[in-house]
Amino acid sequence: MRELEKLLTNITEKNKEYCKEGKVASYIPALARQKFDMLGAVIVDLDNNIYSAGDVNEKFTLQSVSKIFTLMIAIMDNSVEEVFSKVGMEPTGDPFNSIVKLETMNPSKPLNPMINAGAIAISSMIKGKDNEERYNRVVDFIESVIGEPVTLNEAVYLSEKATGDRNRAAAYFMKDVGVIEEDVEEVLDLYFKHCSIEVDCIGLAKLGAILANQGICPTTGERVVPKEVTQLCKSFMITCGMYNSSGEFAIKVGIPAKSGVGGGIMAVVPNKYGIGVWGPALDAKGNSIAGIKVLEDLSKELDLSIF
Ligand SMILES: NC(=O)CC[C@H](N)C(=O)O
Repeated sequence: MRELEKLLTNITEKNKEYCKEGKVASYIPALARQKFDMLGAVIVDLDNNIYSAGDVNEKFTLQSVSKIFTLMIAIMDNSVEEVFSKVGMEPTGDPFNSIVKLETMNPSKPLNPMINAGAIAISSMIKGKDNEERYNRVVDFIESVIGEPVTLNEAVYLSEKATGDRNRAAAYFMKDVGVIEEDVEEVLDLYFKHCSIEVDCIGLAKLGAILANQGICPTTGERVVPKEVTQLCKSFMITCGMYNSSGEFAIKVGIPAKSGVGGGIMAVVPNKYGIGVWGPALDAKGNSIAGIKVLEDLSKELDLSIF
């Protein structure tokens, strides 16, 4: 077995026991049906070599990892200036779904595009003649990198749409203060949908690899996003990608990463690797409990911290 795959397998097997210490997300009822004791990890290097370990063929919803791709698209559709006239660039120290700082910010805007409120505002800036076209643009972007079709997890999408009242509250507030200019329910629908796109660990690692490769897709050799946009995304991943665990994660792992409550973490080692990890059992802050352990060990073993 190749050395890197052997290491990844050992690390994944060793950390699987941490799944027991976490819980699958249940505030989106359909996510509560996931099995908790699953763990997969994939590394893709810039020559498109794939190293896999554990449950790598299982599909899971992107959830908040999708916030990176919608941010990229919104910036490419508008401009950095326009996007950040509506959304801030600072970490919050609050949970991902918190709305507490929305009203107190002056001017009133969500603190960053990685928290739910910020990502909903970002969704409102994706261009398209209707929601179907906007959603398809997000899907096309992801498929062009992964190289195969992705599907919507309809049950998760409908479940969040039916229960996502805190996100709804944030969105209506943002409409009132002019951060969102579009129809609120349409914007939320797009947000719930892009959170419910399904990938596996291999797809997640390939998506990370475009960030590691400064915007060029290692599979096709094509530039999919400008270098500056990937730099901006990686900065957000380090400062806010793991929500109110971002500081600890930066210290212990030191790799830009974005988590989602589906259990996925997309990590990026600049100029080296895209990494996709999935373990649906989450810690109290909504990050994959065993997934973090895998990244911590990988970073130590391979000296991957960017700092
Ligand atoms: N942290 C997450 O993955 C949150 C995404 C989820 N769709 C929500 O809005 O709550």
